[in-house]
Amino acid sequence: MRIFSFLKNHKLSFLIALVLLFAQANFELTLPGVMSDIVDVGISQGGISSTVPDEITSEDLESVELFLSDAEVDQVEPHFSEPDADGVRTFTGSRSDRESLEGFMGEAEMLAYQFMEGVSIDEFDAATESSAADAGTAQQAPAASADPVELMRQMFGDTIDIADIERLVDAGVVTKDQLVESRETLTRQLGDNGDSIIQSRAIEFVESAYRDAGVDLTAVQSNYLFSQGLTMLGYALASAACAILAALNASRTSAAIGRDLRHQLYERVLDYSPAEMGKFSAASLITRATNDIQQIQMITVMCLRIVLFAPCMGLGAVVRVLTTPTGMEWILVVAIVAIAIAIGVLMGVTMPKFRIMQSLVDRNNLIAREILTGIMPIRAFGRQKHEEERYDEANRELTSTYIFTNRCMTFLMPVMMIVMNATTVGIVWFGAQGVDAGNLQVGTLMAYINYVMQVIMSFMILTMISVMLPRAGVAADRVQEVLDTQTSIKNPEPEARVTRERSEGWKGVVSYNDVTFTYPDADVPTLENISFTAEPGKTVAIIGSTGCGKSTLVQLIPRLYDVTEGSITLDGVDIRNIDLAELRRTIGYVPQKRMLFSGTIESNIKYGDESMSDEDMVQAAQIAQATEFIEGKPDGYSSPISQGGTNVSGGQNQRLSIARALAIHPKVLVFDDSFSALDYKTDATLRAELDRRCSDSAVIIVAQRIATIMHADEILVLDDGRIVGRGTHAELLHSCPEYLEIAKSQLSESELGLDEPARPASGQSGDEGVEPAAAAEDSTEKGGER
Ligand SMILES: Nc1ncnc2c1ncn2[C@@H]1O[C@H](COP(=O)(O)OP(=O)(O)OP(=O)(O)O)[C@@H](O)[C@H]1O
Repeated sequence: MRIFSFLKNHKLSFLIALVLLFAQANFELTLPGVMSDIVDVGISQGGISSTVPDEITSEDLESVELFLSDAEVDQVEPHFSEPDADGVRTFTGSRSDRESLEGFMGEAEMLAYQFMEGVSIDEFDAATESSAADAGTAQQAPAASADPVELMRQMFGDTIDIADIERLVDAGVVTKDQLVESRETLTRQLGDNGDSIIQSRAIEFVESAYRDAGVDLTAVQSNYLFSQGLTMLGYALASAACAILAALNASRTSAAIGRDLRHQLYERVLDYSPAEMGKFSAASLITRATNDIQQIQMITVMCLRIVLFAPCMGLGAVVRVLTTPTGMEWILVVAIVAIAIAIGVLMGVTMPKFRIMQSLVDRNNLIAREILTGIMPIRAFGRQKHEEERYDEANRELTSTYIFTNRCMTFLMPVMMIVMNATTVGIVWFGAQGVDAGNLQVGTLMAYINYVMQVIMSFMILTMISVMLPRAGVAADRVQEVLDTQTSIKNPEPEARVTRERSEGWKGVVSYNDVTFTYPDADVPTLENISFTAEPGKTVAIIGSTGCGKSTLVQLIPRLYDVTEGSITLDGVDIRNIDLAELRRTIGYVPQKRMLFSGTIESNIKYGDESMSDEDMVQAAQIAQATEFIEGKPDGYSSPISQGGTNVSGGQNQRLSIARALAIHPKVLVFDDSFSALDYKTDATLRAELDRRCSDSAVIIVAQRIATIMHADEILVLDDGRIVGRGTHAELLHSCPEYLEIAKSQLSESELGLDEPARPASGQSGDEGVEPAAAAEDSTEKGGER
């Protein structure tokens, strides 16, 4: 999966998560080791963990020293105190001293213990002889003249114990060197399994030595169990602390990623021009900002908890499995191969269905949205049954796919359990043979099972996640796509930017210079060769049939789109060189689509400048003819406005939108079909007020109603993106057939002054004189229709 840009600011959180999860895995993996010690040492060895006893009687220590070389004795002696009144000596060395003594003392203790229990004379003879032979030295017993075995038999009977050995050494029958040799020979003969046998025999010696020294063995065991219990508790708490911190880090990071993403997404989308909005669609942007970001948050939590934890745990467990020499590593390999096959088969069957599922969910959403948004026409045309069936079909298909994949996935858990249980049985089966042979202890076996289970679990989690991650990555891709999409309307570079707002200010002369415009995804231009000028104090009106490009034309002024050819200037400066925010503050644009925001009437009128005075707000409302209905409301300007302005009428909504544009005192006022919902009287009064109070602004009005624009200083007639007529109302009636047609469709000939005998308009060419006659014909037709 590629690295998404929104993750870049959170590298530290990922590092912290890795450290915490690594520590947690280590603590958790230490627990089976401690448990193994509790079983092997705490229970089997009565809590005696070292072959170097803490307390020992001088007598027992001497017995051990019988089997130590002089050099070894010199090493041991300084670490034990002088005997106390009871003849007990205490170990005074450090932990490292203890470790250096443990090896050879254990061997000596094993022999001492053996002799304490009694060894047959023949066995003893064989051991001492073979050790002498091993060492290549001839037996040099002083009693060589007699058969020493017979002599010993006469002296000690059939068995010989440790006291007899002491006597033999004192008598010079056996030398100390021989005893040391026999110890080394025995150790060699025990071979690979020797360590655990020596350890267990030596521990038995230490136990009996403790008994002799009057040490409370129950206390030794409980102390050991208590200290190991505490250690276990410590590790468990440390692991829990790491888990809590990792969870905290994960939730904080995912929440921060979600917050940052929503912020970045909204910031980017607010900059988008209608072209980018059109590319994504508002519905898709909302899904990306909500559902997709939520998915990313979930994935982040999963990554910071499970995805990073599983490898730490798995690798740690593998290391421990490999460092525990049991010879059963092959069981782990077989288990992993079995799981890989099971997951592979399952994924092979379900993955195609998962992919289909995504498109089925999309289809389901699409149909649901279409039905919900089109509920009125569906009812009007009585198509409920048809739509119900259409949705049912999509829903059924999605449901059956869900059921199929879920049924397949239900096999996963039982298969996993079978593999894991079979693995446990295998380890116990083969491990029991090791325990029986004395080269494996029960606790170690238990810990081993635990490690193998951890490896299997980690492998399983990683496999499942590697299947889930690519699917979840789709959401991240969708969000990243929005972040990567730059707006096509760019603010000019600072060095090229023209700013006049704070100096002499803008006058408001807008000029279109041979403007041609083509929508980004269109093949033919929507506007062609448009040229006109709107001056302060003057009104330019634009009229034309539906879809001829009127809205497109005025949207170019606040740079919702940029011209394809030609230029638009404000006071002679190309608007592409004016700071975007400054340009838009200079223009009061009332869009065709009315849009109020949730809040109050006041917050909506003051939308362009929250700090504006109440007088300015009231004045804007007065010009927009909105005061009557605002003051009629109990709360006046504080009356609530619901989202989209659905709690006010279309006309009231339009008046508030106009007041919002007027309130910022713009130098250019653009009304895109903004008077359509006003009655004729209000329309006329509003325009009269505009003329009176906004005399220093250039006004551009797009309208469908002749009555709205007939008093404009210049009227542009648009047809199929071209200006086909321009002039005043009176001029156009005679010069522009398109205008005449529109006018006659709305007003009677008498209202248009066309029922008077044809009179050529002043300054018009001869053929224009034909127009009124044609108009009269049209009018008759219209009358006939009525
Ligand atoms: N985003 C767009 N992408 C491509 N073509 C568009 C887009 N918006 C509008 N058009 C097309 O441009 C043409 C002019 O649209 P415009 O909205 O400017 O017409 P109009 O004269 O304002 O119409 P009306 O009076 O119905 O509002 C139409 O043919 C329309 O299909």
